[in-house]
Amino acid sequence: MTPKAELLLFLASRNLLVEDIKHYLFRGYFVVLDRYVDSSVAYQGFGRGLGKEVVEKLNAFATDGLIPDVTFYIDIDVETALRRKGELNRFEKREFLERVRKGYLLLAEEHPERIVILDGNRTVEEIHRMVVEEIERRWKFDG
Ligand SMILES: Nc1ncnc2c1ncn2[C@@H]1O[C@H](COP(=O)(O)OP(=O)(O)O)[C@@H](O)[C@H]1O
Ligand SMILES: Cc1cn([C@H]2C[C@H](O)[C@@H](COP(=O)(O)OP(=O)(O)O)O2)c(=O)[nH]c1=O
Repeated sequence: MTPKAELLLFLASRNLLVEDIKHYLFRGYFVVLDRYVDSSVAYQGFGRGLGKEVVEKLNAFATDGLIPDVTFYIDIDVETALRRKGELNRFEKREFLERVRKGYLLLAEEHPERIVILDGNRTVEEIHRMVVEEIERRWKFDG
């Protein structure tokens, strides 16, 4: 596998997924995703060193520019993340993850209105509450 092939495979997969996402958005659904364009910038752009700009351009091509209203980035130091994970996959090498984390943090700094950073040292319950509060702050629900 090369970094470019890896990026293109993630983007091909995302391009197919975006068709489904649009289908639901047009019908008024809220769509929740676990990972989207920011992961490609962080992992392939920063982690694999392909560069932020080229990944952002190809992301836009693959998604027709569809961007989430809000993105939650749960931040944790690499040491703690590796300890929690136990078994690791090909993306989970220490130095690589340090670059990935820097990428996410830079994106969050660049898009403070869209990307909400949550502290992954808090408990699952606390993080859940923060996500709910942020969503309620942004959208008014009837029921
Ligand atoms: N806030 C948290 N506090 C403690 N442990 C957590 C927290 N969030 C996740 N974990 C644990 O960390 C591990 C990896 O979390 P997960 O959300 O599955 O990460 P990923 O989606 O990156 O694989 C799991 O064992 C999970 O139970
Ligand atoms: C979406 C995406 C994921 N990844 C990586 C991050 C993950 O380590 C791996 C699998 O992602 P994922 O299937 O979301 O699994 P998990 O959240 O359980 O780790 O793929 C990229 O490198 N680029 C991408 O664009």
